[in-house]
Parts: sequence; C-alpha cells; structure tokens
Amino acid sequence: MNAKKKLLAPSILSADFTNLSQQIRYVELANADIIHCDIMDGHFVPNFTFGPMVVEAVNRITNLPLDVHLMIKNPDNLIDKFIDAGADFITVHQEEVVHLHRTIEYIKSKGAKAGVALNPSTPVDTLQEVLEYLDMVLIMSVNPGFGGQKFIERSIDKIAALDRIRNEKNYDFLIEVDGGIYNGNIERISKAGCNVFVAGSTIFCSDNITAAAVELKNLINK
Ligand SMILES: O=C(CO)[C@H](O)[C@H](O)COP(=O)(O)O
Ligand SMILES: [Co+2]
Repeated sequence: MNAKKKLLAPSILSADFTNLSQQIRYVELANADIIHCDIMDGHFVPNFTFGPMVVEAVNRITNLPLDVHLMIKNPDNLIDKFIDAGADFITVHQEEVVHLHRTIEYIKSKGAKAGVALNPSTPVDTLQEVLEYLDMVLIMSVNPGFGGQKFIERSIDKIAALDRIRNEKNYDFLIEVDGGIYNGNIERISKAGCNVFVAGSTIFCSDNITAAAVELKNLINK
C-alpha cells in the first residue's frame, strides 16, 4: 500500500552539532522529508547520544517531521518525554520491549506514529502479531550504535519479505531502512520495497551536504 511513498530521512547522528541549525537547513534545501534522531543510552547500545532536550531544540529549528529511534533500555519510561519534545514517529526496538502490543498502542494513543525496529539478527517473523497495528517497521541494516558502518546485505531479503507480507495482507506500515545507505546501494534498497531511507554519514560527512542529500533523493525515486 505504501509501495510508492519514498522518503529521505537524514540522521543527525553524523551532523556537526556546533552548527546544527545550519546542518538541518542544508538538508531542508535538498527537500529531505524527515529528520532522524538516534537516541542511545550506553546500555542498549555501546554509545551515548542525546535526549529529549535536544529533540525539542531540533523541533524548534525545523518544521520537518521528527523520527525518534530509541536505542535505549526501558523505552516505555521515556516515550512521553520524546512525544512532548516533538517526536512525530517513535520507534522502539523489538529486542527490548516485552509488551510490544501495549507499547505500540500507547504511542498511537499519544498521537504519534508507532514504529518497531529489528536488529540485523532479529527475524521479520517476530513482528507477525503486531504488523497490522504498526505505522512503520525499521530494518536495521547495521548493528545499532554507530554511524558509518557497512550495510549488511541480508537486509535486502528482510525488506523484500516485509514488502511481500504488506502486499499480501494489505497492511499500511512504512518500511524504513537504517545504516550503511549510500549512492551505491540505495536503488537496490528502494526496489526491494523500502519507503524511508535513513542516511547519516553519507549526507553529513559529505563536503556538500545538500548535494549529497539531493543525489540520494533522486536515486530513491528512480
Ligand atoms: O541508528 C543508527 C545507528 O545505530 C543510525 O541512524 C545509522 O547508523 C545512520 O548512520 P549511517 O547512515 O552513517 O550508517
Ligand atoms: Co537510527
């Protein structure tokens, strides 16, 4: 159902935080669709980033929807804070949330879109019972925790499998892919059925952030 929707979501994980508003302006100029915010707590993943305060600041900088990817222990405790900070999408990890159906329903009851992320080692089947309730499924194509890692090729099969289920059952969730996306693989990822393309280092480590984002946007729609 969402087979046609193709959205670019630059991840600010690799942005220059000394100049965040300008960095976001550069991707806005490229008509980026969503800003992806990676929240890491040093426990669920071996890295630490930022919390609701920074998300709230980003929300004041841009009118683009905010996609908050929670790579944290006990995400249920912080969902309200991130929604209050301006999150439009809240994505939790399947591997961390015990009562996934309840968490999804809670996120939606607060007016945000609900996503669930799968680590590279987690099969798509684990979401079978909740797919109909989801707004988005996030396929991690690297092990979460760091930007600039290599895309895990097996992710293409997971995207295609999810796309097949979505078509068969007429479900409405978006398929998001996160990690290792660049101009050499984005077309294949798109053809497999991906809708939301997260890219951090490819965009923000480029000498020309706007041009890098424009190039990716052109390739996903090819
Ligand atoms: O969730 C993430 C890491 O856990 C990031 O969103 C992702 O890795 C983006 O960075 P890059 O495009 O550089 O791979
Ligand atoms: Co992410």
